[in-house]
Amino acid sequence: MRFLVIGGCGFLGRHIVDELLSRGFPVNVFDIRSTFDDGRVKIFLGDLCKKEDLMPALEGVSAVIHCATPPPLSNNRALFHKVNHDGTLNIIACCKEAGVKRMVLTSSASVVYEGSDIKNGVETMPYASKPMDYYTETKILQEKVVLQANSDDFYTVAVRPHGIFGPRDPHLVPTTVRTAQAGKMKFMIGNGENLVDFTFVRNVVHGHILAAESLGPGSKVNGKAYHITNDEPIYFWTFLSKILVGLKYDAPKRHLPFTFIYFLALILNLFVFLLKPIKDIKPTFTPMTVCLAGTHHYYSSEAAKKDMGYRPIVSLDDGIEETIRSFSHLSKK
Ligand SMILES: NC(=O)C1=CN([C@@H]2O[C@H](COP(=O)(O)OP(=O)(O)OC[C@H]3O[C@@H](n4cnc5c(N)ncnc54)[C@H](OP(=O)(O)O)[C@@H]3O)[C@@H](O)[C@H]2O)C=CC1
Ligand SMILES: CC(C)=CCC[C@@H](C)[C@H]1CC[C@H]2C3=C(CC[C@]12C)[C@@]1(C)CCC(=O)C[C@@H]1CC3
Repeated sequence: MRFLVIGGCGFLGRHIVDELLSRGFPVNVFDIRSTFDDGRVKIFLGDLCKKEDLMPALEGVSAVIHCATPPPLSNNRALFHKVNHDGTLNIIACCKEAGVKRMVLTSSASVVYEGSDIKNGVETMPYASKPMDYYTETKILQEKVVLQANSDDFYTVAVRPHGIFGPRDPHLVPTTVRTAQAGKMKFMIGNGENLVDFTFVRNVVHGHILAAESLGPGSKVNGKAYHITNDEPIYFWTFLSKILVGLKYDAPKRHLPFTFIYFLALILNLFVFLLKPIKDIKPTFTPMTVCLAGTHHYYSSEAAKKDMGYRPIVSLDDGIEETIRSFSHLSKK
């Protein structure tokens, strides 16, 4: 079974490519930029929104894993809609024309999150009626169109990871370090006792490949969404502190009231919106990131265990240790 990994030069995508190769699968990669060179992989460069770019990459492909997205924290509404919604519709149309049989979408557990506590959330929870940012808004649209596309000759499934971390992560660890270096990590938001799922990247990869292998005629996974987690929810600020201390930065010790910081983030968000025509500011503390930092949000992966035999293959502590080692270049000097 030849795979095409759309977004295969990104953080998660590259780990998926590596694992598929190590399991002996032939792999094509499609991405808007190239970040690596491997003789075993054919890399097609282009825009997933353009049929003429995508079709050549689909030749001889049986299964597509679509994990491309604009940067989740970029807040670019037009780009999110173009890539995550319109682009995904293009992928579906191209897959059907090329005779691809299986599609795995990397969705997100955040599609049901709207800033309030979620404890052991299940896949049957409704989509967020008021998504907190444009990224989430378009991940909901994206998951809907992929699952609606499921049919007797084109099988689709959505994998919903949450808080992916690991070597080459461009979002979580680098942003945490930058925030610490800017002196903005001296305080925890809230009481520090909010449980959150952080998922080591190789567990997310394992879930994707299991999902791809489980798709097929009459399969129970066809047309469904599945949470893939480490099954070890951890206090948000304990996780961040492990990363920070591992990289020789001080862990936050004092607390700021969640409601107060959330209110400040709302005001900052308004200023960002008003100043947008003049200057594009990308604050770290948005209403979304403040809620992620101050509320419970962890999810049940029981459905993935039952329907596709998923189990995390790397523990949280081992994943944190490996991540810290891989980011030693970001350690405090
Ligand atoms: N990181 C996380 O914690 C979580 C991520 N996810 C999902 O996982 C998936 C992978 O995320 P992650 O690896 O972190 O993201 P990355 O930004 O690291 O990778 C996404 C890749 O897609 C590429 N891309 C963007 N736009 C296009 C386009 N128009 N055509 C072709 N390629 C494009 C990006 O290129 P470029 O960098 O140049 O834009 C990048 O190489 C995403 O679908 C995301 O929504 C879900 C839950 C949590
Ligand atoms: C409060 C603060 C500045 C913390 C630093 C770490 C954050 C940058 C990460 C903590 C939780 C992460 C997260 C995502 C991005 C990075 C964090 C906000 C996602 C929004 C990435 C895309 C998704 O699909 C959901 C993720 C939720 C957790």
